[in-house]
Order: sequence, then structure tokens, then C-alpha cells
Amino acid sequence: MKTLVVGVGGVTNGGKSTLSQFLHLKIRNSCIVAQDSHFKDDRVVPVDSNGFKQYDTLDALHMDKMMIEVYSWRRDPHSFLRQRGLKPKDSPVDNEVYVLIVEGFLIFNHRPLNELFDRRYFLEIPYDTCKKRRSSRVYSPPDPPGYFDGYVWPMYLKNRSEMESMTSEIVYLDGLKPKEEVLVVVYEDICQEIDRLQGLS
Ligand SMILES: Nc1ncnc2c1ncn2[C@@H]1O[C@H](COP(=O)(O)OP(=O)(O)O)[C@@H](O)[C@H]1O
Ligand SMILES: NC(=O)c1ccc[n+]([C@@H]2O[C@H](COP(=O)(O)O)[C@@H](O)[C@H]2O)c1
Repeated sequence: MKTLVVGVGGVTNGGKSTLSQFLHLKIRNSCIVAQDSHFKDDRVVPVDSNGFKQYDTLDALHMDKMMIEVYSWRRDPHSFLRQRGLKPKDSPVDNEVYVLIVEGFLIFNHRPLNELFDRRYFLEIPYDTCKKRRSSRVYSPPDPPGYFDGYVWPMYLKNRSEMESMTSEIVYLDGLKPKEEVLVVVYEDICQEIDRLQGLS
């Protein structure tokens, strides 16, 4: 049995979930761990000096719990899939590749997680598109007025430069391109890697 850990990072509303869901549907024996599911309770997320809730930092996330999930997959991907109600497909020969797709806006900023990736993709879109997409999304709690300009975008720039100082092996993807185009590029790249792991190329 072989494993492949794929990171789908990027700016908020860059298209991470869309890409990850597509990959999961297309790649056998794959599953998703999403950083979004690991936000701390709103009551414990502190407010900054401008009165904005500090959601866009690693401190707002239960990274310890997220790591436990990833380690649990690594220990036994087959059981992990079963526990999630997915049906693992075994190949007759013992070279099945299990693929973990980890998606989230700060996955490459957390060193212990960043170290585990075999492939890193990062979706980027410009400020105005990001602001527009974000304005039609409802978070819990919803963004207060001025949150994007006063907090989210400045934090994105800060987190991105921190990420770039930590790792260089990132494939940047243009999230303005049609979904199908983005999806097919990444899918083919991963398929090539799976073939390589299976000794098929
Ligand atoms: N390539 C794309 N072109 C146009 N819209 C997109 C594209 N990818 C995603 N979207 C749209 O942008 C919004 C955010 O996408 P989503 O995948 O949820 O982003 P993220 O997980 O990065 O926050 C959704 O409405 C989605 O349909
Ligand atoms: N899911 C939550 O509990 C929650 C709450 C408030 C803000 N957010 C926002 O989620 C964003 C990250 O997720 P996306 O990359 O999917 O947009 C952050 O910019 C953060 O401000 C999430």
C-alpha cells in the first residue's frame, strides 16, 4: 500500500472546496480533511484592537485535532475510509495508492502539517474577485461590515508571506480560470504521481 498527501490551499473563496470535492469524486480511495471543520467556538476567538474577531490565524483553529485526523488516516487509510462511510477499493496487487486531500486557507502555515505534503497547490484570485465572492458567502458568524478590508485581506497577505518564507514547493493555480480548467490540470498532475508510485510510468 502507498499513500499520497495532497494539500489544496489558497485564499478565502479561491475555489479550494470546489477543487477538493472534484478530486475526491475522481480519485479512487481518496478522502478529504477540511481545515474549515476545525474552527474553535466563536466564544473563544479573541477580538483585535479594531473590534474584529481574529478568525484568520492558526490560533482560531483546533490544529491539534486536525493533526490527529491526518495521523489517523496515515496509520490506516483503509479503516479511515470505512469509518467515514466510504468504500475502499482494493486492487489485486498490493500497490493501491490512498490519497488524502487536505484543504484549507492555512494548511501550509502549520509546520507539522506542511511537512506531510507530497504535493502543494495554492489557489489565488485578485482582491476584487475575492471581495465579491466573499460578500455572497455567509459564514457563522457572518462577516461584520468592513471585515474583508479591515481584517481578512490584510491577514491573507500576512499569512501568505509567512507561508512563502516557510516553503517553496508550491504550485500556484489561477482561480480566475474556468473551474474545469483548474480541475483538469491538478487531476492530471495527481494521476501522474499515482502512476509513478505504482511503477506505471
Ligand atoms: N474557477 C472558478 N471560477 C468561478 N467561480 C469559482 C471558481 N472556483 C470556485 N468558484 C466559486 O467561488 C465560490 C467559493 O468557492 P469555494 O470552492 O467554496 O472556495 P474556498 O473553499 O476556497 O473558500 C463558490 O461560489 C464557487 O462556486
Ligand atoms: N467556519 C467558521 O467557523 C468561520 C467563522 C468565521 C469566519 N470564517 C472564515 O473562514 C475563512 C476560511 O475559510 P474559506 O477559505 O473556506 O473561506 C476565514 O477567512 C475566516 O474568516 C469561518
